[in-house]
Amino acid sequence: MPEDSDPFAEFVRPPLNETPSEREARKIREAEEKHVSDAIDEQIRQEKQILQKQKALIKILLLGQSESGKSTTLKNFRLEYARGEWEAEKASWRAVIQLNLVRSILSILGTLQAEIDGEPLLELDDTESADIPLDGNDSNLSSQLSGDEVQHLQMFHLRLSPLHRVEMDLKLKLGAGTEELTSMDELPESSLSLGNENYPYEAPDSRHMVRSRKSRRRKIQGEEMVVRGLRWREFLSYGRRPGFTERTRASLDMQDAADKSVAEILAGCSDDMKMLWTNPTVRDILKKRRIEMENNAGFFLNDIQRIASVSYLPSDDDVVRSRLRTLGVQEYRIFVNSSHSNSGLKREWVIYDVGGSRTMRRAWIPFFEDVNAIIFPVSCFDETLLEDAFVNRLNDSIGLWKAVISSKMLQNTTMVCFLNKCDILKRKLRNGIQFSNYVRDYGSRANDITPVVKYIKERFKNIAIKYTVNEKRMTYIYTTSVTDTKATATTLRSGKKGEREKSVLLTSRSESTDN
Ligand SMILES: Nc1nc2c(ncn2[C@@H]2O[C@H](COP(=O)(O)OP(=O)(O)OP(=O)(O)O)[C@@H](O)[C@H]2O)c(=O)[nH]1
Ligand SMILES: [Mg+2]
Repeated sequence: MPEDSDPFAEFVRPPLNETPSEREARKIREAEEKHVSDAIDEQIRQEKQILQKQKALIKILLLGQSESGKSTTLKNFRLEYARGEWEAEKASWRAVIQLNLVRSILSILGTLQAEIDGEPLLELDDTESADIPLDGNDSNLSSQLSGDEVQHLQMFHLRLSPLHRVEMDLKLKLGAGTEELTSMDELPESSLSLGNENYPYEAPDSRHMVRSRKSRRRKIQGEEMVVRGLRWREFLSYGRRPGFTERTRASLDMQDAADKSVAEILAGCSDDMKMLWTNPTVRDILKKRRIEMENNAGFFLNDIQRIASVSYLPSDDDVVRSRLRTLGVQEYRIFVNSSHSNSGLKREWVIYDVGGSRTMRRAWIPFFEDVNAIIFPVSCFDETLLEDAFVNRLNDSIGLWKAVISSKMLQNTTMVCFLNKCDILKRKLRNGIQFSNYVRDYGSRANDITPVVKYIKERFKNIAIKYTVNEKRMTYIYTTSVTDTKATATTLRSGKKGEREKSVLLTSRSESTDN
């Protein structure tokens, strides 16, 4: 543009009668001004870059009740997309798996003692829950063990007594955060505020308002362990970095010695543990007391020989199946290939795993902001919450799902519901546990996996349709068993691509429903 036609030209033109020294001074001044201006431009550019990066960052929040499978879902993500970190961390799960095994054995010993002592099942006075199907005969609960059998069982107690010490050592190793959770430790909350909505606390069927047989049984079995945050892993991995003080190194050496001692005691008890688990009388007692160890978190009783060996190193599958309760919120970052290009470009995903028990749910809310997707695992229709034996797990999940779906803060967030632990669901139905005893609306429909899953899916789908305000929000419902890493990898990939065929996909309220 010719200078004359520029309306600003005369305002920026140097004075016509400028002396050489004035010109020099002006140039210096202009250079300084340009320097300041460039610095401001650079700052703006950097801020823009950060903003863009934040926009490019995919935030995923794992929500749901305790034991539903959030951390296990996270493990699947890490196994698939953060293999290096996973491998580096794998060995540190050894103590967790050893503790899972030891606690299973100790819970069996506790059950045997209850039987030897002729302790009746606590639930028997709960006549209201008498319609829960049982394989055994209720009137037959008092101990009918012969003197020889009692002696034999007591021998297990004696021979496996070193495991109490191992349990203590492992808990010590896993940090001060390891603590017992008893069913009334965490007071029930009558409501949970999720942004603008209240968590509609649903009363479960009155028949199941009584402490369920299961929850009481868990009390006999012993409580699970709790590990706070990442402390134990920080200790194990970061503790070995150079620059650590001598004092820390000394304590790590002590820890190594303790690890060795734990492994040796476990190896020494290996045969007895196996004999206990395979003993027909023990199996009969567990059956009579309706304890199915296979359905418990951290089940490793079929792997005793391998896990109780001195040289044991966890496999991928062991880590996925191990149980470590989450307290607080843990953040993980993974890099995922961009699904829409073959450029090899990776996007950063940040995944938040939260503790699911009731008192921890308030800590979820700050993480709702800017979250791209929520993965919400649901599990178990016939159990009550560990922290509140009066609340049926399915009812609790339904209430939570409603609260999450209707939260105004989450209207732009993609919702992914995992109807999880389908393997356990299948086993329970096959073993004759009647779904309709826990979910009355189910009525006289067949007690088979396909109609039961269809029913649960419909319940969650209908809630999503009814309570979604933003009609553009995507909601997916998958059936999963997230301990099956192969199948879960397929689900994660299909979810990443937004494939419809493997899930129920809801895009708007207008989608038809059966109910
Ligand atoms: N059989 C089976 N077990 C599962 C499945 N999903 C999770 N589990 C087991 O259930 C237990 C609990 O799972 P977690 O992932 O720790 O549960 P969570 O939701 O993170 O629980 P909190 O941390 O207490 O909130 C673990 O021992 C898992 O191995 C599944 O699909 N099938
Ligand atoms: Mg967890």
